[in-house]
Amino acid sequence: MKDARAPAGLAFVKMHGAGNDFVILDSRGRDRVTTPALAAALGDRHRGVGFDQLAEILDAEGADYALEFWNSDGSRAGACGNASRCVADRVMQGLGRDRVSFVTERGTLAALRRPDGLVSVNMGDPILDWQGVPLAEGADLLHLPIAGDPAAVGMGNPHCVFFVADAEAVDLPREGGVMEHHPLFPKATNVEYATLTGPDRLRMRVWERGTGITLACGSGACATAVAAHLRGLTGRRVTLDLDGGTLEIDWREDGVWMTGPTTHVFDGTLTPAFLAAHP
Ligand SMILES: N[C@H](CCC[C@H](N)C(=O)O)C(=O)O
Repeated sequence: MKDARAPAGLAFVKMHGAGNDFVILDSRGRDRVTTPALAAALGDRHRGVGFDQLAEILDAEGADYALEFWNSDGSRAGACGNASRCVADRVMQGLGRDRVSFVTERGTLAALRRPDGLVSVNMGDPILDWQGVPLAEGADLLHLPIAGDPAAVGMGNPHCVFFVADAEAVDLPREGGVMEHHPLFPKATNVEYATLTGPDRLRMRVWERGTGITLACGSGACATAVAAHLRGLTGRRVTLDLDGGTLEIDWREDGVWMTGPTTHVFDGTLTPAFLAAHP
């Protein structure tokens, strides 16, 4: 395999999906390059490039490619819906197709470009058992024994969803940071605050595990829509207004589909010196 950390530097792509921003490394045909040190340095908006998640594209058998996700603190994320949409957009363009399949920790997922140009990804079935989320102990997932009566939903990563009267009024930096590390979530959790604003429409703000406040979170939007439906607040098709844009969720027989915009921001190259400093 080719050594991607060779003297010429390392190419990357910066994209965002509804304001959820990503650095994408395309490692098809070569060895994996991401390490926790590289992810954390690259994720730093002053020392590195800055991102909510780093997504690395790898070769896969039986699918078009595989995807691995990292948070800006250097930790791994099992799922990232918006990065999945951004990468699919890029790969579909390269292949001249409007549909791709890719492998994540959740298994093989599908993405497609709709006629209106928006990119959809099937995030798979929601995880609705406490071991799967995971929680530290058995509990009613729709009504966790936590002040504020949140719900827990797994989408390949854990989510804790609060339905509140006014999501704008939530002290997100304080509340999100505390909830991320609530002892009921042994692997910590992403945290969503949602308010019903119309029929099948929600306003959502998010605190991401390993990253903090972001402008959007695709898996969080899926988890929130699933919890809203299971609580009888909405149907299975929900529109969510996030800080960085609008996402459409459709919980179908074959999984939770998430649709929204994708934007290519720039292409760049990491210098050999930067790579050498973060082995
Ligand atoms: N932004 C992502 C989710 C990141 C989740 C990550 N923070 C974790 O540790 O699970 C999304 O669009 O689904």
